Amino acid sequence: MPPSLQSTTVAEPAEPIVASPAAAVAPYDALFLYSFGGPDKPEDVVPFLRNVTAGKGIPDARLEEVGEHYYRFGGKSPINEQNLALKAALEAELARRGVDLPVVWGNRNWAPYTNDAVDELEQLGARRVVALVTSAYSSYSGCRQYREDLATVLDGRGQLGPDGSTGIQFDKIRPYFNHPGFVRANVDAVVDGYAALAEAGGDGAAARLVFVTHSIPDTMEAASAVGHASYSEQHLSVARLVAAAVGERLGHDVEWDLTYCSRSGPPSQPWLEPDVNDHLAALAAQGVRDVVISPIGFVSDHMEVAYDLDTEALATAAELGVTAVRAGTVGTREPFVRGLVDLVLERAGLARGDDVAEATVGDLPALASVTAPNCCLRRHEEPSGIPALCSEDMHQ
Ligand SMILES: CC1=C(CCC(=O)O)c2cc3nc(cc4[nH]c(cc5[nH]c(cc1n2)c(C)c5CCC(=O)O)c(CCC(=O)O)c4C)C(CCC(=O)O)=C3C
Ligand SMILES: [Fe+2]
Repeated sequence: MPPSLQSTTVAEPAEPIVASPAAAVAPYDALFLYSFGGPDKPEDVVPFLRNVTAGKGIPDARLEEVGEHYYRFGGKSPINEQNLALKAALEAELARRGVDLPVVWGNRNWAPYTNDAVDELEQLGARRVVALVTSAYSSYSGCRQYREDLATVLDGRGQLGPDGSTGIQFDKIRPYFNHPGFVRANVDAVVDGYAALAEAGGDGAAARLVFVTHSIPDTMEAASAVGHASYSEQHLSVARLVAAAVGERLGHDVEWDLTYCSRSGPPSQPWLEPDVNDHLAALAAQGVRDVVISPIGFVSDHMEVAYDLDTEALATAAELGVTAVRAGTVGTREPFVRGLVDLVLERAGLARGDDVAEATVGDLPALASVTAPNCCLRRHEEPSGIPALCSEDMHQ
């Protein structure tokens, strides 16, 4: 892949002026921080993996292997604490802007579950809720699966009407990979990564910037491209922008590649490639000696980052004699958190029918927050039969 020649700068996200805090988030009564979940202790690991993989055909050998990743870290994923930190950061940013909006956290695969979050939202008396999913890019795993889970949970509570109406109405914030706050926070994290590389004795000017995201099956990639750029194209757009902005900050060209981690299906099933470890070997064979790894596909340093990158990919680099550092994820970096609150206000404006400018950076438009009916299926043209909220064919 050629080095990016794009010279677009990624500006500091603009600070919106909140004239009337209450009006700024109307019609919403609460913000639902909706995540993946992870085990808190060793006894949680197997039941968590069962929740994640129910009916997905992941080989037992892969499950045992992934279980080992968690046991190596004491049976505890860092993801839950990271979501609590993000929740606190969102609350602080909302408060700083004078916006009164409670934040409720829930997960698809572990406690507090989606159902627990809906209980809490009911206790708050919430009637209309804006959901923020902790995936920046759209695909089945990062978008539709959350919307299906929410519909299924509401159905299980007898709160999903035949016309798609729900007890509490949920709207979703659009996939935010191309929001200025997310991109800016990644640029900052990568610039810090280059500083860490220099401290480790690496040569930043010669270093390759290796972006990483979660691999998905080719079939899921194809299905992610209904009416908009695909999952991998979304990443390429962000990678190009981040590399160009980092190059400007560092004052030299930055060569980069997009790679993938954490594939899990049977070997016969094609998934997005190259795998980050294979790519490090290919780079070493070309004579690359220094690498900065940037996990642009993930929003926090959860287990896929802690194991697949910090444990496995960094060991691969060491074996190859490559000096490598792993740049941070956006986590609770200020531009990211501010950007998320901007997105909450943007979604509220859209819900009110205001004329809203949807901020983006790069060559892709803002994705819709209400998706086309068959957007992001698990497989192309194979409707699951499971209703998914926040879609044009549903009530909202
Ligand atoms: C695109 C994507 C993201 C990125 C977007 C985002 O960040 O949300 C993501 C995030 C995550 N994936 C996670 C964990 C797992 N994902 C699995 C399995 C799978 N992920 C897939 C895709 C994605 N996953 C897919 C296509 C599968 C195959 C099964 C299926 O078709 O659904 C499995 C099963 C075992 C295995 O196969 O590895 C586990 C344990 C955790 C929690 C980490 C922690 O505990 O800290 C997080 C945040
Ligand atoms: Fe995953």
